[in-house]
Amino acid sequence: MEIRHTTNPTDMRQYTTERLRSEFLMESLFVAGEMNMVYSHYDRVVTGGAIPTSSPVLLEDKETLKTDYFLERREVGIINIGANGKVMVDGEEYTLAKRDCLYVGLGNKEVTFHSVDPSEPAKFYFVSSLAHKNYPTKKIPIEDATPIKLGSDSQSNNRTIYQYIHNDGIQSCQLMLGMTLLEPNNMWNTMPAHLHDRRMEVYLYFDLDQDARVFHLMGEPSETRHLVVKNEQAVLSPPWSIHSGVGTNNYTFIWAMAGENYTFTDQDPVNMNDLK
Ligand SMILES: O=C(O)C(=O)C[C@H](O)C(=O)CO
Ligand SMILES: [Zn+2]
Repeated sequence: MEIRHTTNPTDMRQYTTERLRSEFLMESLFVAGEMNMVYSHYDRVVTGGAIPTSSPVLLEDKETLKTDYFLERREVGIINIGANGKVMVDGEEYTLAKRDCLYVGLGNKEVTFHSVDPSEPAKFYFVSSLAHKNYPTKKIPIEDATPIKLGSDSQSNNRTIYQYIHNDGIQSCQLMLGMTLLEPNNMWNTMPAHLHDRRMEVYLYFDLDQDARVFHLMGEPSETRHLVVKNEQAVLSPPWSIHSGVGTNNYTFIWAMAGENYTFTDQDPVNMNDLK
C-alpha cells in the first residue's frame, strides 16, 4: 500500500499543483480485480478501494502493517458504491447493495470482498482507523442511516447528509462515516466551510459522469487551494484544512473522520471574511 506522510500547512503554501495532488489526492483506488490502499499518517487512516471480479479480494497488507491480520489493531467502515456485492467476515456473509454500509470491528481475522455478478462488479470503498476494543460487526442500508437535510436551492447546496457510523448510529472506537447526496442542480457542499483540528477527514467523490469534475477546496482558510477531482477519486483532508467542493453538476461523496473526539458537530465555522 502507498504511504503518505503529513504536511505542515506553512510548507503547503509553496506546493505546485503536481505536489498538492501527490500529497492529498488518491486518483486510482478503484481498479477492476484489484484492491488499492493508501496509508496516511494523519491519524493512521487507511483508505482503500476494492473491485472483486472473478475471484474474491482479501483485505490484508501484512507487509505494511506488520500485524498478523488487517483488523488486529484496527476497525473498518465499508460502503459499496457499485453493483451488488458481498463481504465475508470470518465466515459470516453480508450482502451489500449500492450505498449499504458495513462496520467491521477490531479482532475479525478474515474479511473478503465479492461481487454477486463479476460482469457487473461491486465497488467497495473503505476507511480504516486504529481501534482499542471490539464493537459488533453491523450492516446498515442507507434507508436506516440518520438523514440530515442541509442547504437550499437558492444557495445551490440543497443536500442530505446520511450518517452511518457515528455517536447515535453504528458504534465504533473513533471512525465516523457517512454519505452526502446533493439534489439535482445543486453543486456546493459545506460552504461556509469549517475546520476541526481535532479530526482528519477523507472525502470520496462519486456518481459523477466521465467529464464531470469537482473542484475540491482545501488549505488553511487564508491560503486556499483546489484539487480538480474526477469520479471515484478521494481526497485526504488534513485537520487544519477546509474541505469543501463545487462540481460541474451535482455529485455524491462519502466522508469519514478519525481523531480526537467522536462528535460530528464539533466543527469550527470559518467566517467568510477570513477565506482567501
Ligand atoms: O455535506 C456536508 O456538509 C458534509 O457532508 C460535511 C462533512 O460531513 C464534514 O465535513 C463533517 O465534518
Ligand atoms: Zn468536516
